[in-house]
Amino acid sequence: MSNRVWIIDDDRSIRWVLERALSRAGIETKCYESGDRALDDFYSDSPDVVISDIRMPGSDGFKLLQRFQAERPALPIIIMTAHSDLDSAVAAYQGGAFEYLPKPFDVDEAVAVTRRALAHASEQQIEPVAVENGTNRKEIIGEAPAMQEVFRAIGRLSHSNITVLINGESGTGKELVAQALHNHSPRKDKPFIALNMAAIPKDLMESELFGHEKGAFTGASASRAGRFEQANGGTLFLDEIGDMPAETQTRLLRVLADGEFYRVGGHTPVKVDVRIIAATHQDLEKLVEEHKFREDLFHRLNVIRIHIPRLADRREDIPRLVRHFFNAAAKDLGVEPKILTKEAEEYLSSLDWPGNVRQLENTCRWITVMASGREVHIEDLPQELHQQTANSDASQDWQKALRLWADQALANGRREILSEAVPAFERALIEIALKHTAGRKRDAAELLGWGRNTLTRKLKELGMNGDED
Ligand SMILES: Nc1ncnc2c1ncn2[C@@H]1O[C@H](COP(=O)(O)OP(=O)(O)OP(=O)(O)O)[C@@H](O)[C@H]1O
Repeated sequence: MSNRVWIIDDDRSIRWVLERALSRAGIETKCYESGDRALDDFYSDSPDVVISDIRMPGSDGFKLLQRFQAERPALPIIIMTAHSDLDSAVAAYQGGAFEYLPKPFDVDEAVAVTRRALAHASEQQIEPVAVENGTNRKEIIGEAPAMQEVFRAIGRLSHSNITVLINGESGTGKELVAQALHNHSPRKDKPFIALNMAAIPKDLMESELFGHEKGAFTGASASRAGRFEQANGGTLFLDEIGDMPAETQTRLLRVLADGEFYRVGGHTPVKVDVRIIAATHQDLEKLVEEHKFREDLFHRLNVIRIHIPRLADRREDIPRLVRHFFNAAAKDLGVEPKILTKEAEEYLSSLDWPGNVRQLENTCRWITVMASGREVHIEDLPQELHQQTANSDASQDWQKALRLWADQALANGRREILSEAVPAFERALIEIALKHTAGRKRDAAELLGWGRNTLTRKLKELGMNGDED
């Protein structure tokens, strides 16, 4: 049974934490503070699994990965990195890493991953080695664990041409992820064609997808290649696939099975080699149950599923996204990028963002155009965000509203705001408690957690004296 793990990191505390956790789990460890030391030992000693940092003086993690892989292709190597970006994840997997572990990591997770790697070493399976590549692309921001899962999936799929189904609410970044899957795939130098099913009129959909011959229908004055042909050799991204009409679903299924189709009005089959990435914000399983989506097509698309979380489920990414969008908007508009005050940042991070990343991006553009100073305060934010606070779940949002009120009051020069807020707060609670007890003070006091006398005194202080019980 494989049980020997090498830990390579120039950071002593990481070595210490891992060594302790793995030893406790009954795993034998050996620590190295540099890649060069580990390389020296590699020929005389032999680990079953290697855990290595990327950035180290001397031989870095990628170099080690390469050297170890060349000597022992089946050796599982876990790459740790403080750079939780998509490129590090993809590079790790493309270098043949067994697993990618962004720092800071959860110790239990690190132990679990190491165990998996040891089990894998025992089975002696061989991981393929591949070359690094670089392509122009839009940056995807995501340090939140749920986004790191997405990066891992993109990295693991970077050797493959497999069909992928992306799930996620509108504006979460499904198209961006589809594009990243393409950019990191063997098809990266071929076209990426995106098509939104919800945006195309039903009667034009077949000709849009499969093209048409001249005279196929009124208005078809010349023959035209469809998106499938344009995407030949590359990737076709079908967004909002749940909106595809039934007849088109049937045709799509046939194309996926046969690899060929006819243009609308055409008689010669057209052969294509296209990778499909589909996306939807809908529950496709439910659509299948309701017979609105073909089950066989669903199974064809649902080979690998990637879920993109709502922005509200990765709030920790909001400050970085905002900086990213401020910089982009500033560049577009030729102005200096805005900066959020701490309060404004906290406020933006606390909102629900029903329109997800797209809504945040639009908000950042709006702020760049509309806010007067370089520093952005809560009161510089667009009115509809405050509206959102007022409309959303009251049980969670009264504190946000209170913060906003306090911030604005102070910004407007008001002082001693507690003397205004506390009586208003107490009055609201007392009124509601009295409503719940149909005006009975004894019971209302109990609901509030006060003695009856305290309530009577408060009612007097607040000028709320009503009838006695
Ligand atoms: N993680 C991210 N980092 C940086 N930009 C992002 C990120 N996610 C989304 N964006 C940006 O937000 C906008 C919306 O993303 P995208 O169009 O990919 O969403 P979508 O889920 O496909 O939306 P829809 O379902 O409405 O078509 C785009 O401008 C995209 O570049």
